[in-house]
Amino acid sequence: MSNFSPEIEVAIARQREEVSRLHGELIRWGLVIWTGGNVSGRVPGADLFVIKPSGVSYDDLAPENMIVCDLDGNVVPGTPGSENSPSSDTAAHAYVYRNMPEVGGVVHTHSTYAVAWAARAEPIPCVITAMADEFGGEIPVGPFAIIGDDSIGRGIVDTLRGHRSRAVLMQNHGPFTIGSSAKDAVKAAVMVEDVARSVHISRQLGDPVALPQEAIDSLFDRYQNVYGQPSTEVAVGGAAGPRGDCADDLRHRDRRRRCRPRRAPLGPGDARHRARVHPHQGRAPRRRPRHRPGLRHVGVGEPLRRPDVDLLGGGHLGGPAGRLRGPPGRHRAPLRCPARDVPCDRGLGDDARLPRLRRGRRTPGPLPHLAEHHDRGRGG
Ligand SMILES: O=C(CO)[C@@H](O)[C@@H](O)COP(=O)(O)O
Repeated sequence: MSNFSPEIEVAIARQREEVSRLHGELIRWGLVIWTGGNVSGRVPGADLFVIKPSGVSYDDLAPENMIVCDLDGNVVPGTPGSENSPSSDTAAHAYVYRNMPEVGGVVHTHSTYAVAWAARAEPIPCVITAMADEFGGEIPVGPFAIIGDDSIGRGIVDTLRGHRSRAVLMQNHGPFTIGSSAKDAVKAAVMVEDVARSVHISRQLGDPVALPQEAIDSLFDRYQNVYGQPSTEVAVGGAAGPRGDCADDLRHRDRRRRCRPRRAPLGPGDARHRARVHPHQGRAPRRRPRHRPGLRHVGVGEPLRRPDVDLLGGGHLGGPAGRLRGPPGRHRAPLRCPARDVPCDRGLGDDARLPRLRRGRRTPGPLPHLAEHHDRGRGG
């Protein structure tokens, strides 16, 4: 039985919930297949992190089977889930946590386009503003490293230390990302796949044009420090430091976001409210998506791809992959797309991960799976 203080027990329980939930985000955004990929989160206030069990179906992941490890990557005996083997990338995650104290989360995926760039050992050039925003420049390549010891972790740290990017393409393998929290690292994993795809497609059409460095700097600064809503989340990680390498950026970014005063909600006397109130209705107009006959409304961030697929007939995620050792008979319901609570069927191509919007009818406001992102500004 572990003997942590009540505060640490609470912090561990929170990380179990968060890390377990975030694995569902890898499925939702189409970043992993079968049991590939992994997410971990540092336990604030303790030399511990939480990571998934190795080779287990995403359908079966749950807070109680996440695994608590120390920063050497050893499983803490007597903790729930400790009867199972931790992710095969545990040593890499542990190495990052030991050597980059401001990192609160680490993610690894085999997302298609990022892996294609990793196979060529070619950095993704910064040719779109989304890269400048999120990564502050190119996405670097780390060395080829065989799993099983500190070499992957060392490659991640040696590449990202002193680099703005929160993502590294480990040669011949795939992306690893870091963040101020596990959620921030998952966001970096989502965005690295998105920009890898965009730049790849651009290269099929011609020669992409590089962004000027001063534009990259200004875009990165704006996005890291102004974009989104003031965050009230307490940042995981060390004290604030000057801008510079990724570690400092992680700290700096969270400090700036944390210190920004929250804007008071709109009220009748507020100029912003007046600007938004419709003259005839006395209240802010409902923003409805503009539908053109014959065109499907595409949600923010949703790829313009093949016609939507109907998820209702979809199958289920995962499959007879590794099974957890533990109390018999325990099986979680298959993962469901949060927006419409339908089975997410991986076999239906990229669009399968996003539910079809009913033509002409949608609850107002951003798509449910994006609302949480908007509410919190940038992933925190
Ligand atoms: O890429 C690797 C190892 O580096 C895969 O095995 C990884 O995606 C999934 O492994 P785990 O299930 O986390 O042990």
